[in-house]
Amino acid sequence: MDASVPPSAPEPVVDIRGLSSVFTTPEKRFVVHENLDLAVWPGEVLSIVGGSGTGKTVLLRQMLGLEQPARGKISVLGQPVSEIGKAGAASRIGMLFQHGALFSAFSVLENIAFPLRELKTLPAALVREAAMVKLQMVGLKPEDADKMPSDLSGGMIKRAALARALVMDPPLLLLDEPTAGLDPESSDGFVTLLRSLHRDLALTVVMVTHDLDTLFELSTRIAVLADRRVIVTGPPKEVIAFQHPFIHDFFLGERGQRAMELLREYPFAV
Ligand SMILES: Nc1ncnc2c1ncn2[C@@H]1O[C@H](COP(=O)(O)OP(=O)(O)OP(=O)(O)O)[C@@H](O)[C@H]1O
Repeated sequence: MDASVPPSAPEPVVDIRGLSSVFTTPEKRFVVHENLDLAVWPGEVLSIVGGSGTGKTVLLRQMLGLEQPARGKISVLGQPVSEIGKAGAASRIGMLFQHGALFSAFSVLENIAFPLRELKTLPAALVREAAMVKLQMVGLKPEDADKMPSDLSGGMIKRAALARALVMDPPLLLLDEPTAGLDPESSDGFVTLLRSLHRDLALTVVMVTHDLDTLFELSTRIAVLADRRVIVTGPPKEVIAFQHPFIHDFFLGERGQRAMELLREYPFAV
């Protein structure tokens, strides 16, 4: 029982029940998830951790409707993902992909505006204005608008991709390894930005990360994927205390000292 879930909990933002995911190649049939359950509650930053290949990215893609599970149900904001459709998903769910490259032939502003332009219902001036608001919201400058992706640093690319994910004001944001590939300073800046956007926009966030600093600085709850399902969910301190070989290795092995320092540093996450 996860004590961090309120007893009179509201509707979950994401509700996953009995999920099974299977990939078949000519050589083998590979079961990634089996009877997996997970609920994400409004306003939380839920981080999913798990070993390599445990299906964290697949789970995010299934929440977006980009992949269909073999069995089980996934609802987002009360509606089955299979019924939401591409346009519906874009307005409800923002996704920052791990290798979320920008379109190299488009300027920063054109990249940010892309989901709005795709709607083909809004006047160009309004689209530009909305994209400029998001560009500045992620800490880019107006003069960055006409730059091309090849002119940007890694941190600026992440910020532009985040602005694009948020351009339709989705209530739910999915982040796949948001700080991967960033130097420590850019990573700290990006985490600070994510924390303030989570608060200011009242977002619900689901994040996959291997980075302990990112994990402890942002997560209100952690879900651990192992043995093809979610073996435990809860605030960081509770999850660390759960007996499982993956948790021991991930938090209490070589990285354990750092994990304990971070727990002291970010007591709000406990
Ligand atoms: N389209 C696909 N076809 C076949 N196998 C796939 C497909 N997509 C994912 N897989 C397999 O499913 C497993 C889970 O992949 P996924 O990328 O979700 O893992 P992950 O937990 O995010 O791993 P990592 O931490 O290494 O990024 C992997 O073994 C992967 O090879």
